[in-house]
Amino acid sequence: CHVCYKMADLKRHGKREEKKRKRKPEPKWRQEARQIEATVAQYPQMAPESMEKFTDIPLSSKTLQGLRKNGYSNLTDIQKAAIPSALRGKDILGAAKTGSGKTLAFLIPVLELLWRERWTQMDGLGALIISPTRELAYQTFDVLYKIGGEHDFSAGLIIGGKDLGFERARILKTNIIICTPGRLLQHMDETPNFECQSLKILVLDEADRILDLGFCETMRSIVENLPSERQTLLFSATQTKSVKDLALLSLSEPEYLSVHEESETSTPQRLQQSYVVCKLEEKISTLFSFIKTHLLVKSIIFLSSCKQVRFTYEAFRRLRPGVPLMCLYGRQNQVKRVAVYKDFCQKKAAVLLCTDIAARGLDFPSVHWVVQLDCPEDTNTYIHRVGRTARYEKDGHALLFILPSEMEMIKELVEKKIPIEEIKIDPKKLVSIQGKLEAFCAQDTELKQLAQKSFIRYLRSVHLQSNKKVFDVRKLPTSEYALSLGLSQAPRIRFLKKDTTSGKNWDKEEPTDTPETVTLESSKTRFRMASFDDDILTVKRVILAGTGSMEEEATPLAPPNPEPKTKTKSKAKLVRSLLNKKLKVNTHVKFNDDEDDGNEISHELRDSSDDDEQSERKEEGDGINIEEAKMKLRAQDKLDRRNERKRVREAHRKKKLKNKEKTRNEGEKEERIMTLCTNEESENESEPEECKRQRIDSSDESDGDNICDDEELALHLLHHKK
Ligand SMILES: Nc1ncnc2c1ncn2[C@@H]1O[C@H](COP(=O)(O)OP(=O)(O)OP(=O)(O)O)[C@@H](O)[C@H]1O
Repeated sequence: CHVCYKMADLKRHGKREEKKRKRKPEPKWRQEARQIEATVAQYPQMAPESMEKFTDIPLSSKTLQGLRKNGYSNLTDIQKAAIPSALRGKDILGAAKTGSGKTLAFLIPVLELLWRERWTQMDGLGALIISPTRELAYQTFDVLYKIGGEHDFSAGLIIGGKDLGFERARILKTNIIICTPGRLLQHMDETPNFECQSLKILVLDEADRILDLGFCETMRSIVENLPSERQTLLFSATQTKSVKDLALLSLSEPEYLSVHEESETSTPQRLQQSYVVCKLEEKISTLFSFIKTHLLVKSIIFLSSCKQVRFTYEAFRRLRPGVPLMCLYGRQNQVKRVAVYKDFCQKKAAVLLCTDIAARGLDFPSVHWVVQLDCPEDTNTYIHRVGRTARYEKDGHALLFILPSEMEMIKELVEKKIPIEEIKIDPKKLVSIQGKLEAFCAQDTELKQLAQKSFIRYLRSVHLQSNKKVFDVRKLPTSEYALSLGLSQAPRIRFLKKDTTSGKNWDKEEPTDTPETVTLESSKTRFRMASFDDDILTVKRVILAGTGSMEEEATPLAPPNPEPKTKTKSKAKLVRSLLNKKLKVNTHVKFNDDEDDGNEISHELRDSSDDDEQSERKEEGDGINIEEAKMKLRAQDKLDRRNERKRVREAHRKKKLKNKEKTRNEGEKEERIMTLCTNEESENESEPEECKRQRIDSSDESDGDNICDDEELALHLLHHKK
């Protein structure tokens, strides 16, 4: 029948269609849509307790492939806790110890979210990851590049120090931006068409740092440009819970995931931590001794300021410790910063001197030692610094140098569940580098200036610390510290003089700290001189303060008749004295890095005599000759004293001449008054007022004293008129 015919027709048609389908593969987009659907359907069943591997989490095959390729298979605690919640779209405050894998804990949800949304280049910015430092942003970008390689998203690194135009051209096509706050805001302000309204997820790595005072205002402006409908993830080893900090992010019912809160310690289990009580003036030599005895390992040394890092690096470089030395600090130029970062990553044994820019997040492989030469500002900074070692199931050691006046910090560390033990340094292994630093400073003006700046910046950093229980700049032995850096005199510390909050004069309180009274004998430490050519420290001779065994060491370095400290020199006076010394003024001192040099110190200028240059060149070739450098230093002192005497004599002579001239002028003035008085009537009539004024004015040109004379004269005349 007609109906049966139709049914048979339909059947035939259906079979034909099925055959066709079997022959033609399903389009990619449809496969992906089915995969997304199936993956998302598993989200409600995720149970962190039963998860051990990445494959236990419903993730895209692209992400799993990226993880497998890079050797990631087992989940860490924070990954177990954070990834499922983040996949479900929750806002998260994630806290876990340093080196415990927080980076993957936020990168995986970022990739998965954009994958779920089937994000393409045309969709613009989908994810924003903010890091406090360029190095950390760079590192995160590197990890994203590795594990996200199978996805088709575009990612961009937006950090300072690069051409803004270069970034501008790419930023508009970028799906995932990894950036530092300042640079991002700059693009938000200056890049036309930079649009963030499509953003789906915001991540703050080292969130407590990004939300603290330093970045707070920048973050506020950034967040104003972001859509309020978004997911937000915050991670740090020292997470903030402060409602005030978090308010600006307007989180929606955030989950606080602190996986190590119950742990006995707040630092990694396999980290051995110790501290050594060390006098300020012994720090630099002790550090050098430490480096000399750890030549085959990788160490990171933290100092308070860029200037200290630069000085220590330059000084140690000249001492050739026998291990590659590197330095990393904020004011270094960007190319150099990246080069140092990469170089240190690759080295098996090296020493990296750095500021706190390297304290957070950086994952240098196989760091054996973290040394904190300067006390961290707080326990959180301590935790991040030591976290550069003992990362992800590795061992590590941390050593904190602490001044006797900073012992309160140890108490605070213990309260924060940080297991730390005191150790003593074997005095036999200590070597003094003070003599060598003095010699370097004597022959190298740039190094001397660096030492001065380093000295000032250290004191300033202590002065600015808010924890006054730990940091008290007044307790520091400044003169001894200056000597230990190779300086014969402690530079002037203006910011302390200006500090009137206490109402006390610090200089008066600490008379022993004035440079005039300091000699090398003031250092009571029994340091040893050692040959640095040997791998193991070999004691050659002992300097005992005050024994006279090395007389030249004990010679006072300060000039015998220094000017009183309170006497300030005017600029003109300074220039005059420089000219007297026949020094080259306005010498341009050039450093490698693009750093501001501050104004605290008047530049001491190099005597550019040929002899000096020759001997310097000779020393460069043969290594440093301490005796010769000291002789040079003494000769320079002598010359300075002679010039000073000459200057004083000259000043006396000028003063005498001036006095003589004054008495002569007074005589002349009397005469002039007499003349004016007698001609008073006639002059008043014949000469207009203007001319009279002119005559008085014209005398102004002669010199300053005459102004007074003329005033006197005018008064006299008025008096006479009456
Ligand atoms: N699941 C994992 N399996 C193996 N290695 C991992 C895993 N997760 C992370 N790692 C490795 O552990 C190291 C530390 O990871 P990461 O840098 O993410 O730590 P972090 O918690 O962010 O540390 P910090 O608090 O210092 O920033 C890295 O070298 C990383 O490759």
